[in-house]
Amino acid sequence: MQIQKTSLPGVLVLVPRRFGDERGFFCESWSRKTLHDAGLDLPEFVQDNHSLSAAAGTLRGLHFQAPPHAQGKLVRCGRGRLFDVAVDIRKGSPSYGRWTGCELSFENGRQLWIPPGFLHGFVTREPDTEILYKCTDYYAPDCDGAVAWDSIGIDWGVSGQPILSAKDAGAPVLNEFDSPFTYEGPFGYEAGI
Ligand SMILES: Cc1cn([C@H]2C[C@H](O)[C@@H](COP(=O)(O)OP(=O)(O)O[C@H]3O[C@H](C)C(=O)[C@H](O)[C@H]3O)O2)c(=O)[nH]c1=O
Repeated sequence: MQIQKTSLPGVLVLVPRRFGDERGFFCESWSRKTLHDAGLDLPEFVQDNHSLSAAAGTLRGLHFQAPPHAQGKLVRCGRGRLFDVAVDIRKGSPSYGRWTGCELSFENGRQLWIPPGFLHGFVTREPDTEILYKCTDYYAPDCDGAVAWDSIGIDWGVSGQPILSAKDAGAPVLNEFDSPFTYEGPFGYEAGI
């Protein structure tokens, strides 16, 4: 398992080992023990999500769930290719409003860990792209929120208007958004990475 820091403190790239042979490959996509042995103890995951986006240029985000149902997410791409983005929205954080992105694909096997207190979104770079992600809390529609994808200066790598849901097309811009999250200091797990 490779664990890499990103430009955004708390957000990590994980790359599980693939065992290739003439049939293809085998990979343990998630193992609490493997991460613990590598010095990384993430919160417990309680729900797995899976979505398919038929068209390239489909953008889902930027989403969050507010406390008491804030979600950490461990994201990977099961088919196709996407650009995954996290944004720190913890009030008082030294990196408030800053973003980081990473291309996740079936080919590269990368995963992105996005802690609670961060927005999550992605744009697909191929048709029929599937995303799978583990969440640290259950879906809580009353706590569901969004911030406009184009209000943070993210370089999504798309030309023109992406495909958006009505919810995402109508999300508030970051400057008019009152975040429900407050910075509580650095994440403990960063020290061991
Ligand atoms: C998120 C979620 C949704 N749903 C239902 C609610 C809707 O009827 C339908 C589609 O939901 P939504 O349009 O919010 O799906 P996405 O636009 O893919 O949103 C997700 O994509 C971004 C990138 C995320 O990180 C979040 O997990 C989530 O916000 O699935 C559920 O039943 N359970 C769930 O956990």
